Amino acid sequence: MNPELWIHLVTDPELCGERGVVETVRQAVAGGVTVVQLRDKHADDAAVVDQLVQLSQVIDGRALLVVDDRVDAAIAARRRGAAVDGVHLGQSDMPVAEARRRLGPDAVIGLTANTPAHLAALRELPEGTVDYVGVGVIRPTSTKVDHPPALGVDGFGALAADSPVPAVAIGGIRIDDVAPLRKAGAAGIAVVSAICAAEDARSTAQEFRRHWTGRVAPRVLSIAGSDPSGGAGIQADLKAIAANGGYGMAAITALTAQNTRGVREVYVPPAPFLLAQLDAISDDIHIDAVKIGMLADAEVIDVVDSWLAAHRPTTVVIDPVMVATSGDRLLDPRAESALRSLALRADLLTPNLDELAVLAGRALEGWDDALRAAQAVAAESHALVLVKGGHLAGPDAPDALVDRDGGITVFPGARIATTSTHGTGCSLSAALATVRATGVEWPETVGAARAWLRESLHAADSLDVGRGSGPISHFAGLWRRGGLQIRPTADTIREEWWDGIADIRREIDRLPFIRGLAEGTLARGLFLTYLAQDALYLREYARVLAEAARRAPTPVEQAFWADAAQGAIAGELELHASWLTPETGISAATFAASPSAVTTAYLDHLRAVAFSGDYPTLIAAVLPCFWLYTDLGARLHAGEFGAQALDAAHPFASWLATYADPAFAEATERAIRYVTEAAAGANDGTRERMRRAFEAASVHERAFFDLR
Ligand SMILES: Nc1ncnc2c1ncn2[C@@H]1O[C@H](COP(=O)(O)OP(=O)(O)O)[C@@H](O)[C@H]1O
Ligand SMILES: Cc1ncc(COP(=O)(O)O)c(N)n1
Ligand SMILES: [Mg+2]
Repeated sequence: MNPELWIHLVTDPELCGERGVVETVRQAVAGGVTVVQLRDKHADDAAVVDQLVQLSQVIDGRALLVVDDRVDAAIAARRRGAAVDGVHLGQSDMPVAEARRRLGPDAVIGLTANTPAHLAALRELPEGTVDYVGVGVIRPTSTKVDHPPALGVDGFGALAADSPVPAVAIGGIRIDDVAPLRKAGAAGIAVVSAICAAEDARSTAQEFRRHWTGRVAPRVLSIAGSDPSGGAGIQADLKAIAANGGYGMAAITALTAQNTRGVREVYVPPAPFLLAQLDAISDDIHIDAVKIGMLADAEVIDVVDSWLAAHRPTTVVIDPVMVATSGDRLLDPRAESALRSLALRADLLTPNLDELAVLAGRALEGWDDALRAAQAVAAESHALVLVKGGHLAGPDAPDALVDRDGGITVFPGARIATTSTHGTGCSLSAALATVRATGVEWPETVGAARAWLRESLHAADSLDVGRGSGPISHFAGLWRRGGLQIRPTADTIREEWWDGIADIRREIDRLPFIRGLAEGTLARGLFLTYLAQDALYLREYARVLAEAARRAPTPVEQAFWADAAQGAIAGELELHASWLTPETGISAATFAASPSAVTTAYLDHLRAVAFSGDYPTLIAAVLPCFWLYTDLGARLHAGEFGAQALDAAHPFASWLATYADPAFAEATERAIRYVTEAAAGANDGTRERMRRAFEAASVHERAFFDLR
């Protein structure tokens, strides 16, 4: 049965509520939904296309994406690069044959078919026109007005038996209907409200999937070495298995004394003791999948080989660990040929490039050559080979699945900027064994395990474990989705917020005003317009800072904001004094301008948080004016914009100098510290409000600089 059709989420913008469709889909896909059908009866095509583009990114190949009714939107979204797999059509939508013609032979096309007549009509169509039918409703439901009479599980079964294509049950399905529907011949189930309206879409999706597969968690055994620092070996495997929904077990082949910097010693317990561990497990427990990692020497390999001969689980993944990331050997070189013969027992081998070279018995010249070598290894071992590109130089970290017949599926991926890659191979292979054991095809298994690994790599540095190559954050996804709140520190908040406005900062750098300022080519009139608005801004900004001083919780902070307020108003006076001189020829009228719409909008934002918000949000809102100017000042000063910006001959030198002033940089550091410390101590709601106020003020800063 095609697992791709198992669990459909049909979206409903109203039921998704405040969380929104995109976030609901993100959670549901993480929980194991296999098809996402975007259904929005009211949005126009342009909005549907936008949503498809967003959903495609969020799904990232982990589930099929289809759209209800809108064939044209599907095509338009594909043109914008979205991976839209197909459409779901009702009886009165575009005829399926026409949709097939427009979308091509590979598209997934579903059709609602609720009566024997609908199914009979299907037989008149050329084969391959419709991939599945949606049959329902199962129970009365409110998400489809005027739905046909409820079929119940038995009624569904009768129709499904009559269908020439797989039948997916839809309409009012409850969790307890799932297993009976599967028994009644359903190829999958589709739910709307049960997931959209659920508080936790992820665990609800997971629950539906569990009832569908009839499994609570696959039982996965790791046969591998121990890494006491917890990032690789069985410790990594157990975390990876758990993070991917499996029950983990571990038989230890070897003990290493290692940390994030390297392996110090290896102790291999007597081989018969490994056999005792393995027998103890298989005598009692049904094992769904096994992952094999470090095997140390030929004797260990022999034990595993003979145990597998008698107790081979359905899924066997072998990670041919030979050399650790740190360069330390984990397999006796004399055991390499024994490992090659053990490979015959594998469903999947997961060598890194060095290990592939050993398995292939030759040196590799680049990625394409590695794929050819993998084809040879796959042909010889009758196993699939996942070639891992983690050790490639350059900006990409792809993996490629090579099958016995030489077929290659490449999984592209940008390299994640981190040195915390200790145990990535161990973790990936354990995740692969686990996902596969939930009944998923290999290519989808690789997609899902990689998506999990990448999320764990993205969060790796935040674990802050060790001084070498750190471990990945195996439960990053779970933690992020609220299973457990890890309180961010002031430092991580600083990083996150600054990264969060990276796009805004890049846009500011590219503004003609900034470029002209840096190069000294800015039209004088424009600069004066800017100064006039800046003066107006500073006067109000000073009042907002004074309000921060009034509300500050400690005298030190109070003095800081009061100083800043004083600085801002002094700056305003200074602008007048230094530019309203006979030499500049600027008249007082220039500074008598009224605030522009942009200035007013920015000040409104600041006043809104200052006079109706809380203190933490207020100081978050005033921060961009410190931080963005200090950053710009420093980079102009360092010549990053390619100009001698602070050269005395530069027409705006004296003005620019104020922003490269060390005292200003110091004030900015303190402001950042007060804000991020307040954020670290705040509850989630306040912290989020702070972040939004910070981001909004940054957007206003950009608009402020956008003078042409
Ligand atoms: N910096 C990175 N960014 C993204 N993926 C990575 C990175 N480093 C490793 N990977 C991924 O981690 C997995 C392990 O790969 P690799 O490092 O080649 O193997 P090993 O850990 O066994 O030496 C692969 O899926 C690889 O693509
Ligand atoms: C016990 C043990 N097993 C395997 C590895 C390899 O780790 P990686 O996944 O980084 O290749 C390791 N460092 N320690
Ligand atoms: Mg490895």
